[in-house]
Amino acid sequence: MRQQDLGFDWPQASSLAGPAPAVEPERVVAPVTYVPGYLNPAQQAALYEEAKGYPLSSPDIRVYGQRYKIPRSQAWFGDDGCDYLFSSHLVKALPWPKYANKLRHKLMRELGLRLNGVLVNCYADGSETVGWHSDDETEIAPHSTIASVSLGATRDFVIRHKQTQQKMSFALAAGDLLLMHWPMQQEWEHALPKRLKVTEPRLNFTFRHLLVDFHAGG
Ligand SMILES: O=C(O)CCC(=O)C(=O)O
Ligand SMILES: [Fe+2]
Repeated sequence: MRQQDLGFDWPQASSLAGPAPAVEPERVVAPVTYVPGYLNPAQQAALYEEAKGYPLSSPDIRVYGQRYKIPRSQAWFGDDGCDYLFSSHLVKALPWPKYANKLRHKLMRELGLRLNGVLVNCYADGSETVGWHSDDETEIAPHSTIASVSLGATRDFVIRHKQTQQKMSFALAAGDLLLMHWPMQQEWEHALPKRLKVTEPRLNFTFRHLLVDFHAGG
């Protein structure tokens, strides 16, 4: 049967050809909330001063059988029963310092979160980093939110979707808060890349909700 026999003219293939319609790849919405300037300068100063007395250390990690010091220093504070196994070290929770605890209670009160530990990271300058990872340890309470507060130098915090590799970057400045909601750790990774022009230290506090006594008795 010829086309005309159907009673109307079919477009020819050549007239269908043209520029492909511009279809944007679907963007995934990252489950984060960015709150610039969450801490005022006086609050930042009190916490920064306090942190000068924290017992920060750089534990070893093993990569393919080799030992390396992590390229930053850290301390873990938390409630009793909130020991934390990360980078294959079981770290005992140190008692809460005054201002870190005040900030924890401010976050809990204002955001309706439950938080029982904080990992403090110190990056002495832009050569210190954290590589791609998710905060998906099994002792982190399912569906909980991680609250990250930054002090000192501004650094880029980059997130990357595990499947699509879609990336977003946040220039986290002193006093900024970034909330990572469920399922951020399941679906995305994050990193703090090197920024060699940065010469000042940065501190970051990630407040977490751990399952209490997860590592007890074992
Ligand atoms: O320093 C930061 O902003 C991120 C720290 C981090 O990812 C972590 O402690 O798990
Ligand atoms: Fe992290």
